[in-house]
Amino acid sequence: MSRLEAAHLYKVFGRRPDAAVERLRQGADREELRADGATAAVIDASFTVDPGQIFVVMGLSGSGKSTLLRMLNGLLEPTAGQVLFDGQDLTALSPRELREVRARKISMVFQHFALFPHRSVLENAAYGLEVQGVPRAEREERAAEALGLTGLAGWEKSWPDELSGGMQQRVGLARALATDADLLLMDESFSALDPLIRRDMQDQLLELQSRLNKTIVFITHDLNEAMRLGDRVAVMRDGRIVQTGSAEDILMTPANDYVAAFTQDVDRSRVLTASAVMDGELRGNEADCGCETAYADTAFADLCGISARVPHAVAVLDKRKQLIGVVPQQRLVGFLADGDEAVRAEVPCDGSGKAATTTGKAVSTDA
Ligand SMILES: Nc1ncnc2c1ncn2[C@@H]1O[C@H](COP(=O)(O)OP(=O)(O)OP(=O)(O)O)[C@@H](O)[C@H]1O
Repeated sequence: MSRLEAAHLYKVFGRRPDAAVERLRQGADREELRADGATAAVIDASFTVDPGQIFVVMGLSGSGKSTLLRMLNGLLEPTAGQVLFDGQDLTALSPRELREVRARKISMVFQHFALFPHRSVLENAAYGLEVQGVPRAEREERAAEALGLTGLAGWEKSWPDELSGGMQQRVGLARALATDADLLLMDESFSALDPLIRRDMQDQLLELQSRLNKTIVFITHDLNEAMRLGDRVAVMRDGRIVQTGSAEDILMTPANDYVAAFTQDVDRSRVLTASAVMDGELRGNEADCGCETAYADTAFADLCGISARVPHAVAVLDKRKQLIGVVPQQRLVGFLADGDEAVRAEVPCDGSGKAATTTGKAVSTDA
């Protein structure tokens, strides 16, 4: 069972929201509704998030990400549709039941840290537990543990303004982790940080996630961040989810021109793995000679390294060490340049200045 499911969620602000949803169902668009004084913030959003997954919602400002997130934790009531958390319909709970679920099972990490300036780092990290009514000694112990997880051991007695932005965000993360909530909702949590610190926090989140296995919904407007963090990524535009898939799916098979335009600036070398780059129809004897090989999940950068060391196309193996495809060096270069799936044939130059391109078959990959 999925941990979290959004089923045909709509949120309309302004006049006659129910009538607006009906019109949207019948094909009206956002602009038509706006003319009538209604704002369709989220339109027919459906997705599932499995336990232990990082699900990223990516979109430009105003695309509806925050509204969607606030419906997921029950802070905003959907105009239509359901939010199922462990099979329980949040939209059907009483306000008291909802508060209980929010306090115990769901944690939020915001963009602007939301720390209390007159509380110590430890007290800030313990805040979620305080709301739950956990006794002081226990909450301080759990908060100190969470601070340790986020690399802040030793800072417990400091004040928030003594910490850098990245450290303050770690306190926010520790606060979310201290509650033992299964579901973390992260709203642009790293967007206010400098690029280097931001990357550091992304690494740290991935590392923590590999140990803690939370279910995370992460909102961002940065596609590189989305691709880096997301097991699955939903791309939003004008209130609608226009594509959901793995980072590779979105990069390799964008659903429309809008997504394709977005992905142009993505650093492909950080996203692609051998399975996306290989040609599955080209199989030779590349795995038989004892040279280094790659696996389906070998990262692009590592694949380049292997390719530089072997004198022929790189063999890609599955977990049972069976050959599932090969990656000719030219193909690597092509993917880095423009993501072009076509294999540029390794044929003698004809002096025309144009690369010969095949349709993907019959390219010699022999050494
Ligand atoms: N309380 C509200 N009342 C009226 N309109 C709202 C309200 N909250 C959001 N909206 C509108 O809904 C649309 C989606 O807003 P939302 O904040 O969800 O987008 P976003 O993708 O999170 O943007 P950002 O990244 O700038 O926060 C916007 O047009 C916004 O103006």
